[in-house]
Amino acid sequence: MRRVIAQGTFDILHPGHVHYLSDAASLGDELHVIIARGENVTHKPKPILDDRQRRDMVAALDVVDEAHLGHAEDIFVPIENIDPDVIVLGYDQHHDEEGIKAALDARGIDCEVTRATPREQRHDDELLSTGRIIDRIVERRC
Ligand SMILES: Cc1cc2nc3c(=O)[nH]c(=O)nc-3n(C[C@H](O)[C@H](O)[C@H](O)COP(=O)(O)O)c2cc1C
Ligand SMILES: Nc1ncnc2c1ncn2[C@@H]1O[C@H](COP(=O)(O)OP(=O)(O)OP(=O)(O)O)[C@@H](O)[C@H]1O
Repeated sequence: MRRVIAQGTFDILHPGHVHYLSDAASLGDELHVIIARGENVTHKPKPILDDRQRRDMVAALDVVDEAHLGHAEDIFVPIENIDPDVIVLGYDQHHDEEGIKAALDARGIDCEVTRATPREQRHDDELLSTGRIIDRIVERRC
């Protein structure tokens, strides 16, 4: 049984998220997704939807076996509990593969770190970014 971890904010789901999670799922037998806590999202505007709603929506996707709310202080705690064979970073995530691998080694966690592919737009006007969906809502409804 090869366990895979994917992670992210997943605020307002779109086809790019489904692509990332499907890509990650294809690398193993069981996909676990860690949902970032709103309090830890500091590199962009805070999510619109709360932690539990984002976790529940990801858990409802077919490709996902389990969705876990992230740890508030130590991102390596859920990883230790899940004990994955591979962690898949999103194609555009700011985390650096080597840095995460070194931190995992330091904690005695033996797993690969790899990166997913991007999903290209399939039709004009397809929105593959939560930020762009929010911009569109503001433009059309405010
Ligand atoms: C391997 C890994 C594990 C993570 N675990 C957690 C966690 O337990 N709790 C949390 O709040 N954020 C966690 N994060 C952080 C977020 O998932 C994510 O990096 C960031 O906050 C949002 O990224 P996004 O812009 O791609 O959605 C983790 C990140 C990585 C790379
Ligand atoms: N178009 C896409 N193709 C592949 N993966 C994607 C795509 N969009 C998002 N992802 C992945 O989904 C995960 C969660 O993404 P996140 O919640 O930051 O959504 P986002 O739409 O990129 O957000 P924002 O637009 O606010 O930056 C990340 O790993 C990201 O790389």
